[in-house]
Amino acid sequence: MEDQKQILEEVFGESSDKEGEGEQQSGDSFDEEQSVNQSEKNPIWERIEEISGLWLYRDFLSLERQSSLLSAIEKEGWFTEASHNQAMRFGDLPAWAIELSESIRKAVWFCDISECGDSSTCDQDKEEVCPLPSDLLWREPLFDQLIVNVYQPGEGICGHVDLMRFEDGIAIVSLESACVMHFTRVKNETSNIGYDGKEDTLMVKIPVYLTPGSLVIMQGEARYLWKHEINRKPGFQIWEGQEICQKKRTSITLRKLCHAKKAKVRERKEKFLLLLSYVDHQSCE
Ligand SMILES: O=C(O)CCC(=O)C(=O)O
Ligand SMILES: [Fe+2]
Repeated sequence: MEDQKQILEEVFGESSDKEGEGEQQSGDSFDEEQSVNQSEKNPIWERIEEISGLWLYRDFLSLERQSSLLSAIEKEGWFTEASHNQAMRFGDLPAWAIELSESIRKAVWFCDISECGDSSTCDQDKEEVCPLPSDLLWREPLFDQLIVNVYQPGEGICGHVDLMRFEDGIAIVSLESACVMHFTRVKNETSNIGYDGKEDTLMVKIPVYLTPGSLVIMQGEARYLWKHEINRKPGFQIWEGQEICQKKRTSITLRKLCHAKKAKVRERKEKFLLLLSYVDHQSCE
């Protein structure tokens, strides 16, 4: 445990247990104090049992952190026109997104400790044990592609598996309106059965309730063998028997480009690639 504490301090700096030493953090930037949600030291991750590799951390972001993120996004000026509802960025991410990535890394790392207790006996690379295996958790950068989606009430995203040009280990942070994301198994290309060999599981929709400030990690089966979708048409956003009252929803998706594609992108674009486009959310059928 001592070793782990030392590694933690090397990676993330000294723990902020030393409250009351008179050090005041100031300014409207993402300072350390602000970024440390109380639960960050003891994150409560939920493993979605039906889907291997799907993890949810409901209280990932404090209310303050959620509003700071929304202001940072607003300051980017990506959504000044009503017709803009999606922004993508590749390569070097804005400071707030890098900070968010590091918070994700930290939350996963703390999960390792709380789940395992003793790192010498714990197989951290099992999908059932922690949200990201160590090869993904310690890659650099953790993420180099960002999408911010803004959905008006009634808008969602059709069922899809994220493109193969992205590595395993995808994070989604939810802001503003809560919603239900549904997961369905990917169909095997040659037959009408799911990858688990069962036909009936194709029909099964697993609902996951995404509250503002929550973090989802998709890894392994959840990333490759399940489609995810958000249908915000009337009648689809039901949680615990109640229709969710919809407001505007913002989400931040963080991914890492696969190496070859990354090189290609770098070739084509010298530094940043910022795409601003209007996406017809949920016009898939
Ligand atoms: O908005 C979301 O929560 C999901 C976004 C998503 O699935 C994507 O950008 O690929
Ligand atoms: Fe996606």
